[in-house]
Amino acid sequence: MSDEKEWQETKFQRKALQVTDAQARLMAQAKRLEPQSVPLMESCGRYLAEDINAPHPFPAFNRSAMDGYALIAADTAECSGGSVVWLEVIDNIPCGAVPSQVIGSGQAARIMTGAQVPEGADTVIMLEVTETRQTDGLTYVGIRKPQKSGNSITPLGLELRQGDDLLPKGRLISAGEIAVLAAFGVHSVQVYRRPKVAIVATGTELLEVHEPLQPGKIRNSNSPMLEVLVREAGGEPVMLDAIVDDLELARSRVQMALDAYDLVITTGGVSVGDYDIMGDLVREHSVEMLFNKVSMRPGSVTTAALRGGKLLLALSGNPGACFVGFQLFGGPVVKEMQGAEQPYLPQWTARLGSDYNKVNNYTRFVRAKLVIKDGSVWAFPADIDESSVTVTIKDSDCLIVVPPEEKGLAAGARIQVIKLPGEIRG
Ligand SMILES: Nc1nc2c(c(=O)[nH]1)N[C@H]1C(S)=C(S)[C@@H](COP(=O)(O)OP(=O)(O)OC[C@H]3O[C@@H](n4cnc5c(N)ncnc54)[C@H](O)[C@@H]3O)O[C@H]1N2
Ligand code: MOO
Ligand SMILES: [Mg+2]
Repeated sequence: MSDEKEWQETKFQRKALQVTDAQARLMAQAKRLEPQSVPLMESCGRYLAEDINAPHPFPAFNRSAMDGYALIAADTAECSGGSVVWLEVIDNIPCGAVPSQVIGSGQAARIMTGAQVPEGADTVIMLEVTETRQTDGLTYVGIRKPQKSGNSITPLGLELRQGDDLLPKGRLISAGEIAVLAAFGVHSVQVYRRPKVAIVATGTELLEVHEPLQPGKIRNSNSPMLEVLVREAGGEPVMLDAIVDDLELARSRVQMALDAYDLVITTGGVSVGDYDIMGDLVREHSVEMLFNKVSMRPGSVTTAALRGGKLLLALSGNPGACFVGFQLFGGPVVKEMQGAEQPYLPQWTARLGSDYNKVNNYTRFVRAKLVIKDGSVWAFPADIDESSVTVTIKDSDCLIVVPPEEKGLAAGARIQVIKLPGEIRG
């Protein structure tokens, strides 16, 4: 067989991998980037690069939960049936102060919420149920009911003991993580570097966003969409100019981008057409192709390759397929490079909102709206979810996973959905 003929045949004979196999093949090559130290507030939205253990107990001292008096519970055993026990107030402890006295029997300290409970005291009584009197220049607090030991005291180490696990490596940092890091004085946080992700659109038909429409041309909407998706996944998008369908140009642009950046994502030209240059490029010897067909719809043409240890993810040009391809492959890779605990999107069980009758040999990922109704999560498939459709991407909260063996699904069926990032539109 001539080289040209063989080349043409391999173009059409593609082996479709199952989605999970293709994901595994890609993720195995996703290198975690190096850790870097950032100031606390810059760590938000990043992934932790170290396990963090509590450097001290929390709280670090026995803490009053009320404004009141710290005393010894046993001293109040006598008060019942209206009799009042009077205790001498020997200290006044505002928040931030260190108690100066040890509480002995018959004594109490006035104490505020958040202040350190003095030694000797084992309970705090709230101000509202006490009375005070002055006698011979001394202050006494009167108590009418027996108190229980431990009341209104948050003991040292209640939340965490010194050395307890606080945050695991790979945890996405958001408000709660920031709060504990701040509480433990971690002002400089080790996180993984964000990958620089070059985005290249291919297509002679592409106009820039600001350009007026011209016959036969379309505006490049995939690049801006990918820019947002990369940022949402924690990467730093690097927007390169779109290129026309020219194999040499694509080769040099992709090589430059792979040399300069951590990951390259392209869109368009991955099918078998005459101008599908990315499909041709990944079959060249200069790159190691990982896969060029996946058993999914949309996005069956999703392609990945490796060159010099760097990954190239070539997504379809069809906007729906580009979007789904990114959610199943691009997002997870970008997160994996940042050391994410959970690089994949979460999968939920839901009920199907309306009948879905399309059948296919491939698993379908159907754009859908989520609605919470009667305590259940319902997913309503988009009216048009073809690979080439752009407008329903904006209305989608999830992707319904329709396995290939399904012969159509009736409204109410239990289904699996992949929750897309962001809020549910409602
Ligand atoms: N003979 C076959 N033809 C096709 C097959 C096949 O198996 N055999 N697969 C079809 C499937 S499935 C898909 S999906 C598409 C994939 O196409 P490509 O990834 O090669 O993308 P293009 O051909 O470049 O463009 C497809 C479509 O998308 C528009 N496009 C491209 N880039 C952008 C962009 N940046 N922003 C917005 N829209 C874009 C482009 O104009 C085309 O309309 O192939 C099928 N064909
Ligand atoms: O690859 Mo196409 O997106 O399957 O529809
Ligand atoms: Mg094409």
